[in-house]
Amino acid sequence: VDDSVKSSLIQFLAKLSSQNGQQNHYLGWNISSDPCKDGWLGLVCDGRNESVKKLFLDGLNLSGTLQTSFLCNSKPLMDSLNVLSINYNNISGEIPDDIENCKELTRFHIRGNKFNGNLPSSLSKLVNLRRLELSNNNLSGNLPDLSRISGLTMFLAENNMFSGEIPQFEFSNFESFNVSFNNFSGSIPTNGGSYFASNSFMGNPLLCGEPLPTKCHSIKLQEVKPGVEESNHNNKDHILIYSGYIILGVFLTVIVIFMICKRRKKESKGDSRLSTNRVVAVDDDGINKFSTVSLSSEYKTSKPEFSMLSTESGGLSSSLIVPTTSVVNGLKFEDLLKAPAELIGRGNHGSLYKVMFDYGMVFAVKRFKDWGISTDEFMKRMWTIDRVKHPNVLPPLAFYSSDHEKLLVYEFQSNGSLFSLLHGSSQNKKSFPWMSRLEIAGRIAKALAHMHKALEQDEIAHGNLKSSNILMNWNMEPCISEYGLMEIHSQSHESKSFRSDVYGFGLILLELLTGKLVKDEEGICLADWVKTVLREEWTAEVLDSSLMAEAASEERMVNLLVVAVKCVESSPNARPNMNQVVAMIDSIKEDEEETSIISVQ
Ligand SMILES: Nc1ncnc2c1ncn2[C@@H]1O[C@H](COP(=O)(O)OP(=O)(O)OP(=O)(O)O)[C@@H](O)[C@H]1O
Repeated sequence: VDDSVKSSLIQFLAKLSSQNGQQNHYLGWNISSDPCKDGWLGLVCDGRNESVKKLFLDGLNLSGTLQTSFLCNSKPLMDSLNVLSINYNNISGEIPDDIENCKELTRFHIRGNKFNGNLPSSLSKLVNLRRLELSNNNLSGNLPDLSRISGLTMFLAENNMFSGEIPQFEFSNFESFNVSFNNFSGSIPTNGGSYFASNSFMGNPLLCGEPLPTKCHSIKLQEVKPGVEESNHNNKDHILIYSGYIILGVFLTVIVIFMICKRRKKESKGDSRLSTNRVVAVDDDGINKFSTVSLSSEYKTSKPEFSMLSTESGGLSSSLIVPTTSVVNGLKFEDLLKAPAELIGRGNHGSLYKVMFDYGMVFAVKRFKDWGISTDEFMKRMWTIDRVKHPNVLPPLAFYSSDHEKLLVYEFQSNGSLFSLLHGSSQNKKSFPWMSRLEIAGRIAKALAHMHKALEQDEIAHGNLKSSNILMNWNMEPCISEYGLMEIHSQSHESKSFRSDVYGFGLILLELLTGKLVKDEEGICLADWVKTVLREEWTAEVLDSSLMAEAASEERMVNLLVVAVKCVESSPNARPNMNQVVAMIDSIKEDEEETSIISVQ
């Protein structure tokens, strides 16, 4: 690599870090070595080690400014660089115009920094861009016409101060899209609502249309000035409409007051709802402090009143909520307090609350007591997990840690879990055919394999994989929840933990295939039962009766059963790893597809 490239890179990093030289030294960037051959940290070269292709400088505590001129006005770097990722630093200032000269950029990631000002219009000239991540900055103004970039598949801009209208993107191309918690206005462009749920748009008070509950029609009605352009006839219509709204409003108010009274009465009778279990957060110069002021009935016996901020010695640092994505960051945590909350489950590892907010947002807050993991360890683990993304893994939106208590905030999934789908009402089961089960198995396997691979070095497995931790998202796709939240001590033999996940996955496969509980009322283990039946003779007897009605796929069902049984081998070393499981399921899916083509012919 040319000396000029080395020097540009070193100067770029020096400006980015604002501590001339220190970061360069730490990352091993120095003019006397070669970026590619001597393995400078944070960059990726081409196969022949001749040019620098990607810069990954995420989470390095860099607090300078972005001087793209060192990269984008300097040949040959400007022609080779295709990824610039500086997420989760403290970089401030504006995004320079000359970024447009880095024409090969496919990814530009600056989430979790302190960038301000407008996005330069030159950004829309980066025609090769596929992923643009701008979340959690202080960016403002109108968006340039990014819809000109036809290959864009990811646009994340939540938690900024952008205004104006959302461009007419080609949403069908997008894997992810989020503009929540900005100041966007007007109607959501066509198709936005068909591809993305309200979470992608919420928190923009002047935005309307599908999938938000605010109808554009209602905003326009308020803007009409009566008597100017409208005929008398229309005015009369409006008066009628307004009167209708007023009557409806009064009616709804009466109902709400009635419900509140009823609810208070119920609470005073001591039900398990959390209306007294308020979660307090104070927004203080952008720092969210998070505490509980009183406890739900479950803790009342031991400690009647409790405030994390006042009783815990850790002070501010132990009270920090670390927002990892937009939705929570943009929220005032006082709102969280006011929101009604409900205890919906008490699992082996903690309690789960459903907390309801304005804009129709609903969160699931998991609360662990005495987890036995230090705050430092917990934070490190959460940040590590947060870096790994997969569409079928539910990320925590925020987390909190004190000595005795840990909280995790997730998006609430109103379609329930795979457990409820399989073992809930018999109605559910009927509409749960073999192909959907196979598809779900394949998606969970791929997501788990992805997580295992990405977190292998950090030795973080899921640790508690089961069907109640597989949640069905708005689109009825399965999402693995609560990744990596098991007790730290049981993670000690990391290879065993990864193989334990494989066991958990095997049980999920058995549940999908048999429709039976992992442990029945008499305490019989599903895995043991299946093994016993199969030992006598390979038979389809174990399969769910509603699946047997679809006899056409019996052979593939038995093949999947073989995979499941391998996964639940008693000896961890005898179990396949998740990559092998993915390959086996893929081959069953291929067989299934071929068979259905032949039967159609
Ligand atoms: N984000 C979520 N949205 C909707 N439901 C959820 C969410 N997270 C968990 N649940 C459901 O809430 C219930 C309680 O969850 P919780 O995680 O406390 O218990 P669990 O999974 O049964 O046990 P464990 O503590 O071992 O994980 C489960 O039925 C689970 O499927």
